[in-house]
Amino acid sequence: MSKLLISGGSVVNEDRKFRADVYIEDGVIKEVREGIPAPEGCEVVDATGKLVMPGGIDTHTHMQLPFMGTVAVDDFYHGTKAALAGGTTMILDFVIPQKGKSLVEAYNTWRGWADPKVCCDYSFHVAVTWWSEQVSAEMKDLTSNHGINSFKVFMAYKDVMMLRDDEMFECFKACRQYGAMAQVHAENGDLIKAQAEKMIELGITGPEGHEMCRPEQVEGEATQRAIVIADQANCPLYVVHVMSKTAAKNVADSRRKGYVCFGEPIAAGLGVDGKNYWHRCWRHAAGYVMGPPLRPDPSTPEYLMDLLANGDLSCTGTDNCTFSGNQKALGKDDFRGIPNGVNGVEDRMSVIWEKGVHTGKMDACRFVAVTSTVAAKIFNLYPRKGIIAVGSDADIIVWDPEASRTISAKTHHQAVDFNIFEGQVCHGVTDVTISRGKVVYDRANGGLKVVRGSGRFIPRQCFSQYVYERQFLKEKAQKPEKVEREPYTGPIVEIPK
Ligand SMILES: C[C@@H](CNC(N)=O)C(=O)O
Ligand SMILES: [Zn+2]
Ligand SMILES: [Zn+2]
Ligand SMILES: [Zn+2]
Repeated sequence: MSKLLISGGSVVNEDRKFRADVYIEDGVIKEVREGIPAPEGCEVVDATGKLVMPGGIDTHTHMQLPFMGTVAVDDFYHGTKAALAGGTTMILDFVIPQKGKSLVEAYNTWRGWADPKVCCDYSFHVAVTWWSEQVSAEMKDLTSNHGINSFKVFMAYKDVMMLRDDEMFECFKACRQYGAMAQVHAENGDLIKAQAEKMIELGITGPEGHEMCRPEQVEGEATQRAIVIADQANCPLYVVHVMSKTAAKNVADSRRKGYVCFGEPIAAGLGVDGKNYWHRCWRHAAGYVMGPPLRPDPSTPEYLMDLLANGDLSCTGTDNCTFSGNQKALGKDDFRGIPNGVNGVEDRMSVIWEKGVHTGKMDACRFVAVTSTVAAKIFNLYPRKGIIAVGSDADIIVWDPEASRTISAKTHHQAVDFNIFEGQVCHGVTDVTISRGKVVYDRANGGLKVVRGSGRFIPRQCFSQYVYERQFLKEKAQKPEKVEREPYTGPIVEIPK
């Protein structure tokens, strides 16, 4: 039996911060109170003066994704050990079947990639890149038999992953039927394709063309369209990688109107802006290329952080999908060839602490909510994950709010040779990371101590209470009713034959 005691710290959950020790046996939290004595043979982590928080849950990663002619360089091993070094103890990655291919076969392929490599617990969303009765049947199989409760639809990547509005409506109705969370990549793919061609015709082949062909109104319009289509399907909606003020406003407004809608800003959009696309060094500018793009409006990161702090936006991921400089160079003559994606999985927690807590926009409890607890509730992992409580998994971080670190590709644990936060100094550093009850990272004593393949796939049930309780109440209260009236017997216009 493995025993671990975290002593002397202040436990921070989404609801309160309080002085307590945490005692763990075989990866499960057994006691949370002050003054727990260390039993015989127990490992002790000294958390005096530090914060003891639920490990981060990254809601959005793409480890070793085959994409745009190459493969994301951070695989399930490098990506998850970097996550642990940064205080994230679970990732939610994506199975992305090719258009026309089986979702279940893709799920099995991705399981084969991840299971032997992950160093922390993980789960999957599944992308719906085409539509047919077969797809609906496979969604039912995945939700009933494979622990999947979330599906992502792409409104961008025309001809590759994009669904039309009518297909998206059918998919959202299926998500509602199965009790799944519908996710959307909200950009107008038709406009992107046409406007990108226009950029190339104008001779604009650099990364600046990537943003100019899909300005934030192209993201905002698709976000609003997805919100309406999901509501018409009585389906809760989760908007992934909210990258702009326009899209964020649409999510916030829908929530204020009572829609069951969640917005996910990511570390990149919270930490940097899109001015980098105009950098004179091509390799630097290309390093920031992702979809939807980072926005050149320099007030965007703070705007998104304000909405995250106040609850208009819900939880955070990274969309970690990394390509090194030589891979990005596939698009050196045409930005449409630059593999889309950036880093974030190692730096999300520190970036959000620096920009959110250190600036006074949110307290430590809200930090725990937006980096762990809300994600656990939305994706039906709570209270197994996302809280420090008796019976919960021992995925825990000892956090030093006063320490700071300088982010750099020279020192990060990721495989990618570029870091979009290069040079940023962040308060809020992981001292110790505990995954499945074991110390897997100790900043002051040797760093990472991970075991490849030690993480487990975590299956999730559908009909998350946090999401569907309100959906059911809303449907009951707003059910369309027929008007009982006498049949019409008045005159009718004659239509000439
Ligand atoms: C394909 C995937 C990663 N790439 C990206 N976001 O730029 C996504 O669109 O989320
Ligand atoms: Zn099956
Ligand atoms: Zn996306
Ligand atoms: Zn993504």
